[in-house]
Amino acid sequence: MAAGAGAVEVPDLALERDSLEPRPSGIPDAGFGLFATRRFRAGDVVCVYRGRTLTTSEAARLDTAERYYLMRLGPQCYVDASAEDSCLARFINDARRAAKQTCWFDKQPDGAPGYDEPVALVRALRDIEAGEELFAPYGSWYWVSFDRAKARGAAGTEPAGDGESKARASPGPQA
Ligand SMILES: C[S@@+](CC[C@H](N)C(=O)[O-])C[C@H]1O[C@@H](n2cnc3c(N)ncnc32)[C@H](O)[C@@H]1O
Repeated sequence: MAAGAGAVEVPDLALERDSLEPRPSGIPDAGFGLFATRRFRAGDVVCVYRGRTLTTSEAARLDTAERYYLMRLGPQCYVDASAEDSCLARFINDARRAAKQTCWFDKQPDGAPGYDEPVALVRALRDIEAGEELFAPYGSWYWVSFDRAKARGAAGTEPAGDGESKARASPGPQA
């Protein structure tokens, strides 16, 4: 992290709310996105992706619609932010072009400062100005599943395979 005097390594919820705002994304048809309301520096922890922790088999049992905010942190470790209304990180979209990404998910399956449970720290890839929309790569698994489901016009039609691969083929940030 680019630390300065008084810099906060991992922001608490109040600081997240003071620094970020969900509003309609600049990507057409992408729903909401997350926007910076202050400047961040490269390496800063912008916010924290957190929620209910699930194993692979628990994640695989979710319906596709329930996987919207599901993120894989590692083997046997998923985080579902769908019921975590205070989790602003879940509004981050994927620009799908490396040059347009502003952040990355720094996955911490063993927890992070201030968090005993698995989380992903959203870190700034570069300096981010107030007003910019945040984007982070979800990983190729996500988009393979997303594009297949879109082409079929149906949700929840991924082949089961083993539990791990079924859960990985879910429409949540996989990275
Ligand atoms: C984790 S949510 C991100 C927040 C979401 N936009 C919302 O309104 O809650 C993931 C969903 O955002 C949308 N999304 C993210 N990046 C996108 C992109 N580049 N193009 C289109 N939709 C995108 C897709 O609907 C995806 O399933």
